[in-house]
Amino acid sequence: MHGSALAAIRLTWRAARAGTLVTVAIAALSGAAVPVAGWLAKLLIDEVARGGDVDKAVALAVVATLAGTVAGVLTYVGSYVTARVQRSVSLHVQDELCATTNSLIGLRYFENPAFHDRVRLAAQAAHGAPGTVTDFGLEVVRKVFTIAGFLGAMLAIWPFMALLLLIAAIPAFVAQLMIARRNVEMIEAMTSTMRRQSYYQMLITEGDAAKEVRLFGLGDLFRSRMRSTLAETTGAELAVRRRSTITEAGFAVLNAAVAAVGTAVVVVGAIRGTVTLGDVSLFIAAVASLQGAFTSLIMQFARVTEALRLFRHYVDLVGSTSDMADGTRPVSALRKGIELRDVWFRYDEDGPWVLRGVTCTIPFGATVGLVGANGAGKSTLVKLLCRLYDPDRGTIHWDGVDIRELTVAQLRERIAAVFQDYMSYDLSAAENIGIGSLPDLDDRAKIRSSAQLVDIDEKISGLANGYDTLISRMFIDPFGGGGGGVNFSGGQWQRLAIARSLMRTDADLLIMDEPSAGLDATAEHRLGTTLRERRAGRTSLLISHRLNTMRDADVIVVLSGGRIAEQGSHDELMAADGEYSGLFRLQAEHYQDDRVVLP
Ligand SMILES: Nc1ncnc2c1ncn2[C@@H]1O[C@H](COP(=O)(O)OP(=O)(O)OP(=O)(O)O)[C@@H](O)[C@H]1O
Repeated sequence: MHGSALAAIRLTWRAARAGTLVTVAIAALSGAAVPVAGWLAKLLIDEVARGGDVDKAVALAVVATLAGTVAGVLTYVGSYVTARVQRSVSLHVQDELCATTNSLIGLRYFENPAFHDRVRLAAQAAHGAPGTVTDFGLEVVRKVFTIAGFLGAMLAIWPFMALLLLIAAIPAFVAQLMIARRNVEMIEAMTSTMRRQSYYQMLITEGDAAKEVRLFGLGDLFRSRMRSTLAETTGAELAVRRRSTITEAGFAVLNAAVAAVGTAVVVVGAIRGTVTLGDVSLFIAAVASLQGAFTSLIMQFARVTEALRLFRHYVDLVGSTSDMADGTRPVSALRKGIELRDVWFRYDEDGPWVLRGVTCTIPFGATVGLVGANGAGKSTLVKLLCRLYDPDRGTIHWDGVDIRELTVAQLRERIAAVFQDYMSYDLSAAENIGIGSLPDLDDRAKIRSSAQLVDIDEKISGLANGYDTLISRMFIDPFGGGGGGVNFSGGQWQRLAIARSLMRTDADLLIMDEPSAGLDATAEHRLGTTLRERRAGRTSLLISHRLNTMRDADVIVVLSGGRIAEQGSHDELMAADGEYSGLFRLQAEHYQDDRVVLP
């Protein structure tokens, strides 16, 4: 808890030093202004009651008004400065969360629901906690001045009242801490449900699912699920809120009873002439202010404990070690090849093995084709080569060095890949291609030449704003005169993805996972030629279910159930009459037609 509090304070300090200092100063001044106004009011009433000096009474009235005005103005200025500090903290937190997520080397965390719950809790807590802790700190500063200012008056008029107020505050303190604990438990328990609610909402409101939602009539189904998850979280929130309202109302009654006792005692004293009228006014103001100060401090303290319990998720997340250890050895250009030695892999500790002892070589300068049925483990192998996961057993070697020893960023710089589930970015055409090689993001000539290789240059050049056109209907195109951008067809998006990978002209390893799945026959043919040229002198791994694209691979590896079933050249595998030859013949059969005369 102390650690979390310090972390929250440090975070606020790092995010907004000057703002924090100004807020503390304003809090001290506005805290002091309240008792000053109370004392001035007492002096004024006593002056009037004893029929004293008019000038003095007027001066007191003016100063009391001024003190009230200053306190009022400080409240507004204080809330503006506090808002500024909170914005800075939010920015800082958002940035730090993104940096933490970016620093994860692999994909394991992204597939863990508990990680996503924690990210959500961390984001929520980190936005609130620093503000809550600083608010509490400021409230303490303010209230210390208020309490100090009024306590003297109370002790002078009826000291027992101070004890009474303290005793009345103890049960409120305990109850608020219990409410805070329950609230944290509720938030932690509801995070998963809240994420599901956001998911259903996204399915309904965002474009990706809109087609299927309409075709299959899923709108009402998702809407009712959204409503039931929302009802669940709202119900849990309201249950906690109900308890806290009942508790707070109970303590308000207790406070009123204590104040009534105190007022009665002092009023009797005034009637008997043991205290002045000014003392009565000061006493009443002191009781109200001290009760207000205690209640506010207790509530804020409870909010702080609540916020800090949740803030633990942020501290743990930001301070957590990465999912995989980065290597330290620099990566030099590939010279011999890549070797997989008895690689075993599964996604979950208790899940089925996806790769079961894969041993094979991707020789330098060769093109290796990887084929196999759905779920055979082809894409998994690609992810292991890019070190998005590490093998559970066995090793992968880059020119004889275990890739876990290599600096992962350098390793990835040497790989150009098109994943089977490539991304379609809501960015401009130029950016969609250029981000394949960030240093060349502004190199329009290089971007165009990548686009030309996959025959998409003409299409992009013909768009209203050429390469600057936004390829998205989600956002307003900054160059589009207030309208949205354009959308591409599936095959056109795939061409963009291939062009993106081709930006890495210096890559040693070219990986293409189903690069032509969405391409028309002409484009597939031309892509085959382009890739052949690009592959010359380079090492490549090609995955495709269209076996005709594999014919000119130097080696074809057939994966089956996570094991290598067979490997060899096309001719060797056809002669072996095994799984590959069976699949090849099956596909070839569908292309045979007596009317097609082969040259
Ligand atoms: N992120 C994941 N978490 C858990 N299991 C996964 C994950 N990705 C893939 N799998 C499982 O691993 C197995 C191999 O999947 P992989 O994507 O490597 O197959 P593939 O050979 O590329 O198939 P396809 O030809 O359909 O693309 C499948 O049974 C799949 O269910």
